[in-house]
Amino acid sequence: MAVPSGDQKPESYYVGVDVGTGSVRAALVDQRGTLVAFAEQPINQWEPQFNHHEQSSEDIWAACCVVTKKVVQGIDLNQIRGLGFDATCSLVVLDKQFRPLPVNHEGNSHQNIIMWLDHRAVSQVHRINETKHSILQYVGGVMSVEMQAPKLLWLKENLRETCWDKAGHFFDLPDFLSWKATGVTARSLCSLVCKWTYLAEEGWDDSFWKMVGLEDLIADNYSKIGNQVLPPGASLGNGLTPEAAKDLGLPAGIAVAASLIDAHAGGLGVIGADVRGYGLACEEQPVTSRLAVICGTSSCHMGISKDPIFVPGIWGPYFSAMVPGFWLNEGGQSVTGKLIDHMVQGHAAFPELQAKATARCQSVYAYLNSHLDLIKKAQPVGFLTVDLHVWPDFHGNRSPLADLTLKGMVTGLKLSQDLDDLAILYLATIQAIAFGTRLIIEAMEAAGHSISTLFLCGGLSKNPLFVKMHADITGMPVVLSQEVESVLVGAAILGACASGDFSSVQEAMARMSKVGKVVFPRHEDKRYYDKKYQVFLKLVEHQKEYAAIMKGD
Ligand SMILES: Nc1ncnc2c1ncn2[C@@H]1O[C@H](COP(=O)(O)OP(=O)(O)O)[C@@H](O)[C@H]1O
Ligand SMILES: O=C(CO)[C@H](O)[C@H](O)COP(=O)(O)O
Repeated sequence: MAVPSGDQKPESYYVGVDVGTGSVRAALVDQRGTLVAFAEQPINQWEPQFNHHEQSSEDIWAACCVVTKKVVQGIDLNQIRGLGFDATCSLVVLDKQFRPLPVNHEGNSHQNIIMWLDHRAVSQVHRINETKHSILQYVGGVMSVEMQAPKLLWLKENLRETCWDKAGHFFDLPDFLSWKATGVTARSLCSLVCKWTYLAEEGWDDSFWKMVGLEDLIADNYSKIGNQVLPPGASLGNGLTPEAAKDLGLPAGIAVAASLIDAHAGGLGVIGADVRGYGLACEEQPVTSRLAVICGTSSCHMGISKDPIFVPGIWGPYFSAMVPGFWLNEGGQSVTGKLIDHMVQGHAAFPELQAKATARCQSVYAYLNSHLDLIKKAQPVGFLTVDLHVWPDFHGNRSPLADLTLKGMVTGLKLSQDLDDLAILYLATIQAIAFGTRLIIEAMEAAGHSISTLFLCGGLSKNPLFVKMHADITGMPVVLSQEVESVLVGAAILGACASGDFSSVQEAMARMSKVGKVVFPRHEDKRYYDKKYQVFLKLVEHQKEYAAIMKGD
């Protein structure tokens, strides 16, 4: 663990805990937003059937305890002022005594989380969308199978006795963590607005739950899904309980914040940075010209506006769900990091790649990037895919097409299976993800957003090729934060707000998020990428044509 040196030791620290899809991370962060300690612990995932993805809330809490204990080692605990959590928007199910309930036919209650990327509730979401309820305008016009209402309906229709009838509490994972830390069942406005159809100003809409067949949730003033709602960063109850304090290795009573979904924490961690001196157009523009792109297992595209903007196929507008007082639109790609890993690991040359990367003590991504540099010769690296094109929706399209039936496509395959072939397929996959971002930005701009700069964070932002392709393909500069783990800075910002050390989320954002590096697009390559984008759009057009042909007589 690194502890700051010198005389200017900051007096206050905040702990941020980030529960991603693949691992739990914690950081000890000072008032200037610098990470002074970091720890990571992988978490289990189960796929009992295709498209069913489950986790365990006990496992996740145990991992939170391991990493938090690690980051506070050697620190005077009295200097820790606040704790903030963010997590994926997965559905946690507990009984009336707060014990885990199984979300599977096998009755395994350890597996009590339906993960965000679970697509079991296809028939349920189809029926919810057929209602055309007015609430759907706040999720881009079409509810996603990844949201909570279809998953709740699936549980009611499929696990009535073993789960639904026994359930006492349905939590979004970020809210489960803040409950576990404080005993307070209040939900964050972020999770309820973004994934549960709650409206910041009007609250729950009874008519929606009745229309979709989940009227039982209205009982007791929505006590099973949340009837006390707090803004992210608000201080919860009496802070950390003695029991949770012992688990986490922190002092009892420190402030614990109402949480955020992970992408939203990433947004807070990057979007408010002072950009003066980098030659960026957004320096002279309002904060609404910035798009935060949080790229991990999935990518989430977070754009804010002063007035609500309704963008077909893009989630939101959600009021105050990320930056207080601003509306949020959230575009997304359900699998990005997961897709790159799927393509790389599934290739025949993967064992060779692994062996060569290990021999050089490099990650497979760093090895592939340097391999591409070798084979590109004098041309720009992106030109290696002139005849290889990928459509990236291997897990359906979240935005802006909002079509979960779409599949992945690759065109331009050859009879080779060597390392060159793998490296070029990896490049084409990264480019396809960047073209997906371009499509999302175009949809947001057509509806009224005006975006000039991307702020990238998450695991994929550690990949220079991924960052470069996003700059070249969107034609926009990409800002990377000083702290690579910006999602954790966002979680720490929550803890800092709950501690009362900052008067607002905006003030904490401005003080704690910092620019590290800016990657500008290579405008010389624009014509090439415009042509590849034309092909990209044709791919999905053709996929729809194939489906129509196969449906016909
Ligand atoms: N050092 C790295 N270089 C390149 N890509 C990386 C690196 N580390 C992680 N990744 C990519 O980031 C993805 C995971 O990002 P992460 O933010 O950790 O995910 P999550 O929050 O969903 O658990 C992986 O799927 C991988 O593709
Ligand atoms: O739906 C989301 C945010 O609204 C995220 O995609 C989901 O939470 C998973 O995040 P990650 O890819 O960082 O694990």
